[in-house]
Amino acid sequence: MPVTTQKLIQWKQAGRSIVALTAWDYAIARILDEAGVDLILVGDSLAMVALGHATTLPVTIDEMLHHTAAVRRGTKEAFVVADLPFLSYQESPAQAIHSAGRFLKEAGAQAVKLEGGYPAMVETVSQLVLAGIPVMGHVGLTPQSVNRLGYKQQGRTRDDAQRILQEAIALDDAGAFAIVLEHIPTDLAARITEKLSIPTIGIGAGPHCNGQVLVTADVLGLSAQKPPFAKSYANLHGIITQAVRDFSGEVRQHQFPE
Ligand SMILES: Nc1nc(=O)c2c([nH]1)NC[C@@H]1CN(c3ccc(C(=O)N[C@@H](CCC(=O)O)C(=O)O)cc3)CN21
Ligand SMILES: CC(C)C(=O)C(=O)O
Ligand SMILES: [Mg+2]
Repeated sequence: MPVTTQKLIQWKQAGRSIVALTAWDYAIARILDEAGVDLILVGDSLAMVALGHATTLPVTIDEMLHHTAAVRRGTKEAFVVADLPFLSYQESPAQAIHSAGRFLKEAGAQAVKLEGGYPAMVETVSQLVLAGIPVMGHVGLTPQSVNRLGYKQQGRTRDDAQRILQEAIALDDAGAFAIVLEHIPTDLAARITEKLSIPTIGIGAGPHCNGQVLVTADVLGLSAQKPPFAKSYANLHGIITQAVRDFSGEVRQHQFPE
């Protein structure tokens, strides 16, 4: 049975951890879905891991739609969330509804994720939800703000921690179905997780969240650089290199094809 927002919220109450990973194409999505991942995020990190950009900022709506449609074609059971790219939703709630609508109508996404919990973004989330679009929030380190924040851990000072907690509560009240907590201290993530009615999905936020997400390229050992909080469970870079060398050797030795 396909995953729904209602199930994700129920799982928080039941203490069942949510497993989330990113995907950027059909092949990866199919593997994640068949392996039983609960939620697949078409993260704008694909700008870096699939397109070679230095940050997530350059990726466009049309590029994200193209990748989201491919991921959706590879997914049967997992819940597919599309990351709204930089400046496709920050201008106004109307812009956000227009952009998010394209992900649902043209690419088959089941929800969108957007960054930030400041008052104008909370208003945008509430309008998206009223329009029938499920929204996943994202607070703490928000990579679309790299030019203002860098990639350092957020919520280290008492004031900053208090602000992030209030943002998370406001997003919950606005009707978000889940929230990503990125690169914040473990104890702050635990406090937020305890306060919210919706599941928290952590990345670099410690073990007390209701679920965990990582960038699949990091998990598979396929990314050029990974953050300090990511963990690799395989070395695909090495496996692919060896396969390519084996093929090259056989071609040059006239061993393939036989
Ligand atoms: N492959 C990949 N994995 C990710 O998790 C990821 C991306 N790309 N791209 C978008 C963002 C960027 N992320 C990052 C990237 C770097 C650090 C990092 O290196 N942090 C260090 C140094 C911070 C600094 O520059 O001062 C740290 O110690 O916190 C953290 C998160 C997480 N996201
Ligand atoms: C890692 C997650 C939360 C993300 O926003 C992305 O991959 O773009
Ligand atoms: Mg993202």
